Amino acid sequence: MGTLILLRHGESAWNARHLFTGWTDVGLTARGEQQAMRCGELLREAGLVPDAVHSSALTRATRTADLVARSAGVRGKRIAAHWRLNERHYGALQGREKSDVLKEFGEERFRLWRRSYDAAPPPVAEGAPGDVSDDPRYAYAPRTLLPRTESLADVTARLLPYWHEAVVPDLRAGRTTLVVAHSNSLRALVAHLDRMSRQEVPGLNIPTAMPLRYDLGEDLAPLVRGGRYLDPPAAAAAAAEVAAEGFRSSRATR
Ligand SMILES: O=C(O)[C@H](O)COP(=O)(O)O
Repeated sequence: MGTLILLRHGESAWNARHLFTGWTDVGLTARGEQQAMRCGELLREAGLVPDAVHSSALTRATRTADLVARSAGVRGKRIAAHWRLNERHYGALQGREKSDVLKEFGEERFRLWRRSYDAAPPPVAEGAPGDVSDDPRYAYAPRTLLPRTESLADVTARLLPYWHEAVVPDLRAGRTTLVVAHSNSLRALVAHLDRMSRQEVPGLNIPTAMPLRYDLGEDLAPLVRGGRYLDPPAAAAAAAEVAAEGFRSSRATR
């Protein structure tokens, strides 16, 4: 089995402003680009230069994948980009500041929408900004599957076919396989790999730009539950910051 590396993209323009992003296609900040380059160096130093690279279809992930591949020294490999690895569609929350949503709807609802397994935020209306069903970038996806909001359970259901059909074959072929995705598409994958209970899922936070290594058995069960971050103290600090989003206003901190 090849080694699996999971990576959330570098800081995006909307991460920096603490806005719910979802399928909104924003770019990386200069800091996010540097973080991506540093991830490539970390992978090279750890002897984990990817043989295969999979990314979501969103620019912040494809750009991260490209920068990581270049700085790790990956040569001539195509980056496979697919909508099934996209961030959770955050419905009507997309574009709103996290602390404003917390204030308006209260802590219980905010936590449910953000971190529970089953709850989905209110959907965007048909034809409203955020409805991607007529977006030519997703013309290859079945129209009925394109979401207007999603729970983590919904993300899991649309992500797993890609995992089994595209990523697992690379791992079974012995390839070091990098998957560049998002806070919630990676939460869905980690929760699946680690066979997390519903009670464990809300406590799972994935920091930006911290490579997470998984070595899997033939049955695809992790040899170490939770995987191993290449830089564990930095990853723990960054995950705590992600968990606190919304509870600290971006205007106060930046
Ligand atoms: O889409 C977003 O808003 C962020 O990428 C991730 O959000 P979350 O960590 O608040 O779920």
